[in-house]
Amino acid sequence: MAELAALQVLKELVPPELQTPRVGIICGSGLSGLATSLRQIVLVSYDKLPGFVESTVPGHKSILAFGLMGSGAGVPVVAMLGRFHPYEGHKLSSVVFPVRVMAKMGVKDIFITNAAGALNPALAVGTVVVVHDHIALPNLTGMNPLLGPQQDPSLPRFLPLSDTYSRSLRKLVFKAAHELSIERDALAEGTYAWVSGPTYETAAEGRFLRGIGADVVGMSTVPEVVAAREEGMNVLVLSLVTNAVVIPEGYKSVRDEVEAEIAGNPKAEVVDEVVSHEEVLALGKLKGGLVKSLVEKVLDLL
Ligand SMILES: O=P(O)(O)O[C@H]1O[C@H](CO)[C@@H](O)[C@H]1O
Ligand SMILES: Nc1nc2[nH]cnc2c(=O)[nH]1
Repeated sequence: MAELAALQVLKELVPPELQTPRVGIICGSGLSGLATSLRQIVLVSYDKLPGFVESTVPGHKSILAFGLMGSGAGVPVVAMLGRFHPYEGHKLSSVVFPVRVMAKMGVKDIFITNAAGALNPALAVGTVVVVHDHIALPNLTGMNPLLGPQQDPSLPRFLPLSDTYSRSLRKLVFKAAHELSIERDALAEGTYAWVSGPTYETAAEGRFLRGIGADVVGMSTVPEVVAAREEGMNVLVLSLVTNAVVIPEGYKSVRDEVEAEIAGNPKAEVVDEVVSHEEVLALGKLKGGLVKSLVEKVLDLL
């Protein structure tokens, strides 16, 4: 099993008391600050770990962090300070490899975070969405992380995904928000759409994804979720809304525009906002603290 070689290295580099983390954390774009409150922190670079590839996206570090998080004695956790995306050219098996290593280390609960665009107009930028379901067009159309021969025959061949997102962990997030007196609108529930990226959505694609029931959209997370469920972990996903996916109500006809100009009634040009990864990272920096406080409080409540 490929994970065993990585585990062997981790046994040499991580002190025994941190070698069996209870919780795994994956930090989304610009969210690696989540791990700044780890105590007794031990950092392991991905290039030391067989099977790990490199996080090449700005806002992601190729580092695995071990330590204690939460108040009191703290909970032993392992955190990926950067993830792998298929659009970087990584195979899906590489994208989910760290999740499988976490499972072999004994991780029971995995907290997966991401930066996402809002499709639901009710979700303001800065909102944290507790994901309760997903729509994964790639999964349904031949880009499923579980395609291929089974690496481990003890795992199920046909994995049900109908109750993927742990209800009890989701409830803990809302309890945590209550204890932290976080205002109601700062936290929402929703469905995450996974797209391959790296292009952001056109307006028509945004309308399509909204139309089929998605609240937020991003280019990650679902492969990790699927692997984590296959490995039997409890899954929590928090999406930080970093931008709105611009979905104009209707197409603004250029014919109408030209005809109005010819008639001498030019209309003010409407310029739609254009999303950028810089904006995504800036929002992560601004609001990452909210995700971090929620994660810390949930750890206390586990
Ligand atoms: O999902 P994470 O890794 O948080 O990153 C999100 O932000 C990047 C786009 O700005 C994409 O990688 C998208 O998936
Ligand atoms: N696909 C997608 N991913 C994102 N990640 C952060 N924002 C976005 C977005 O608007 N679309």
